[in-house]
Amino acid sequence: MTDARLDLAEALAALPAWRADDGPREALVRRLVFADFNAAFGFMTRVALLADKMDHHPEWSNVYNRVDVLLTTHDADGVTRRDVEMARFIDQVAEAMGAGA
Ligand SMILES: C[C@H](O)[C@H](O)[C@H]1CNC2=NC(N)=NC(=O)C2=N1
Repeated sequence: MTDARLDLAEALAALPAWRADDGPREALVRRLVFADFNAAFGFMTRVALLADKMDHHPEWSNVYNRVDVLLTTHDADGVTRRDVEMARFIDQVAEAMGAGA
């Protein structure tokens, strides 16, 4: 069953490092800046393992040391607890790897 869509403002209030995407979809976005490509790709590898386990995948792009992440749930047309869970994990990994914004 599809998770319920959460109120975006409420979800964002609990995730200070994230903001609402400017695009047409309700989505959480965060830019992360690492020391170098190696750290950025290491971060993506760790997140990819959880994404695979959760069957919930970030939309993201990487340029050298920068990773731009967008989280949304297609079936729910917005943000669900799965996006919030993923965002929290990303925050933990980013913190552990010394990422900036
Ligand atoms: C069929 C499969 O479970 C779905 O397409 C999943 C895969 N990964 C996903 N990832 C994200 N971020 N949102 C989704 O709605 C989504 N749906």
